[in-house]
Amino acid sequence: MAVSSALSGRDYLAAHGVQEALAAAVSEVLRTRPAKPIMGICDILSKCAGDKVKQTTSAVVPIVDISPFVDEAAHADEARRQVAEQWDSAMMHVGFAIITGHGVPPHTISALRDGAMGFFADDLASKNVYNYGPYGNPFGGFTGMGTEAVSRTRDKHGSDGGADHAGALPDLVESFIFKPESPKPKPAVLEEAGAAYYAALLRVLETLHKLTAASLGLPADFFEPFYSPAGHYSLRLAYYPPLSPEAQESSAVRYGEHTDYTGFTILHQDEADVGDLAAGGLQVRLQTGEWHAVPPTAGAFVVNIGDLYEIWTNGRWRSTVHRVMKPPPGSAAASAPRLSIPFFTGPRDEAVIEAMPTCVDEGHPPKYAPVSAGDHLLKKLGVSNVGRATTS
Ligand SMILES: O=C(O)CCC(=O)C(=O)O
Ligand SMILES: [Fe+2]
Repeated sequence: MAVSSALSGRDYLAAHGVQEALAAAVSEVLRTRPAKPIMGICDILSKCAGDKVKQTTSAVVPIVDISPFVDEAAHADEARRQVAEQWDSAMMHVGFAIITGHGVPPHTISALRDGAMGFFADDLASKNVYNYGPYGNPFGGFTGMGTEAVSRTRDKHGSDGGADHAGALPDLVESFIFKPESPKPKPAVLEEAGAAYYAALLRVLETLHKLTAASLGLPADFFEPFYSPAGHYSLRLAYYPPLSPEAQESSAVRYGEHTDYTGFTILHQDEADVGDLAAGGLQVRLQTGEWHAVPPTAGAFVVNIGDLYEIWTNGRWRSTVHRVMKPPPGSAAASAPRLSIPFFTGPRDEAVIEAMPTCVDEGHPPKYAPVSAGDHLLKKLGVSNVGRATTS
């Protein structure tokens, strides 16, 4: 069967003649799996909600060593089974995980970080040479402060019922979207390091897809038709300048509360903030409604899912609301820049996303209408852009 047309997961499985047997077997496993995950996250979260027991943040955002899926020959099936179970639990209860054992060499990360810091240190006019349109335009490039107000994209995703942020102030962030395939010029300091990082992160994504297929009882190649010949990828360099007194006083935040729009986001936080939970400012909204820091962790990436995974998993996994707050006034971090690098990985635009067969049964009918991946992304980008020109 050709996979060039929009092909749903259900069609794909049907085409391979395994849908019914697989769906029955796996939904039985999912239904009978103990509600309490092996890492005890439920316990931690309910304590946070109830008697306000202080927990270390790293226990709330699970750390998952994905090396059994990176180097399969060096690990037993049992190791993969355990990781798959941790992954399902993390995505189900938090929607975020901190991954180690990913195999990306430190110099691939530091080379891009160094190049990006060099680029953003330049004056606005020089950066605007690389402005190719609003945030989300197909060429990528630079967009300055005042371009995006991401919390305006809040909708029903994120399982808190949504919140109205229609009048939110623009975010205190500048961005460069690195697209290797873009015909537009890129800053020399980013070109080589960006291409190497992008290629390395695509390998991490491949691993996450294998891990996810194992977690959800899907065939190992389940995601292939959705990401072939290429998914919709965006490598974003997010630069938060030191806070001016006005920015510190205003109600604007570094990046407003939102859910991500598509598939996995693989994020590298600023390692200058390691060890100081308030400095980085990235926070997730837990199921209890409390906000919790996502601790910057040396050598690790933060992975979270976007809205399309919530639809795909029929609400089993959470497209978790998160935000980037300002560091406390007067702190060293408030007068320092922060650079984070999210890599957004969605299915190709034409793909239609609907509940996976393994996440649907009589007790769990589909909760969401099927969506076109590209339409969903465009809708979100349209609301997020506040339209202030950054070229002048
Ligand atoms: O800068 C960060 O740590 C997170 C940014 C973010 O949530 C995003 O770009 O979607
Ligand atoms: Fe995000």
